[in-house]
Amino acid sequence: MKNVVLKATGLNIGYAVSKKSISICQQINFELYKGELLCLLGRNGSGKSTLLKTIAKMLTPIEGRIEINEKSIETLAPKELAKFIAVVLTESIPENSLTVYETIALGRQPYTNWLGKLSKSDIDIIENSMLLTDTNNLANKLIHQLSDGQLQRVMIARALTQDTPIILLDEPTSHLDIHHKINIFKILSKICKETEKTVLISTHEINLALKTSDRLLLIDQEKFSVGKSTNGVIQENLMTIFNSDDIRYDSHSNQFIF
Ligand SMILES: Nc1ncnc2c1ncn2[C@@H]1O[C@H](COP(=O)(O)OP(=O)(O)OP(=O)(O)O)[C@@H](O)[C@H]1O
Repeated sequence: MKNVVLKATGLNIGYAVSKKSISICQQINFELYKGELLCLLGRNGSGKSTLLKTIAKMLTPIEGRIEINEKSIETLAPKELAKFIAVVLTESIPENSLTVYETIALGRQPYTNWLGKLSKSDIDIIENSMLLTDTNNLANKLIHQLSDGQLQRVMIARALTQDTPIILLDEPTSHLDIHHKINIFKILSKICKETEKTVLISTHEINLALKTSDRLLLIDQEKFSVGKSTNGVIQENLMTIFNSDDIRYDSHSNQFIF
């Protein structure tokens, strides 16, 4: 039996504009299982960031419920939620004047006392996160001295250091070259296998997502679906969302051909 780490039921996501609710996508239902890598796919403006921010409780759903361990996230205080979900957003660039080590260590904040003093087990978790993300050789560099690819790895290390069962990442490979994109997907895949964390990534890298993810979440104009890329309904939805004169989904090779 699958071990459910998060469940969303009857979600309607969107924004309040001039006191009116504007819905971006409705009837969103899904479960996330322990240790799986999931990719959230959809065209520009389809609602990927909105969904991730709703799961992270940075936005309130218009309707519906998100549960962790059968508890609604509504009832969890920010510090409590930070023990279940770590979030890596593209816009959350860390403090420039900190070193890589200090930045990654910040992931322990939900657990450290008010002085922020690190225990031996905190240090072990930090070192293990640096090992998994290959950031040890960057430890003493300042954040502003990093390349985009190095910074992405540091942000993933910080999320890992938070030691949560779930990690959400919003477009973690934007601005990276193909080698670094593949490297980030490899690292995330390794994290799922070695730590049994559940990793949910929003991405435009559809072929990398098809190749590496356990399941896909597809979001498109008020329509949401979830399943394996070998599932017939998911394949149909992939075609509906992305096929055009320039690009076509080939179910035989399970990839998009340009
Ligand atoms: N603060 C906001 N207030 C109102 N509408 C918003 C707000 N932020 C985003 N939107 C709208 O919500 C819709 C979904 O945006 P979102 O950023 O979730 O899409 P996305 O799938 O992440 O897009 P992209 O692939 O371009 O990053 C868009 O139509 C966007 O204009």
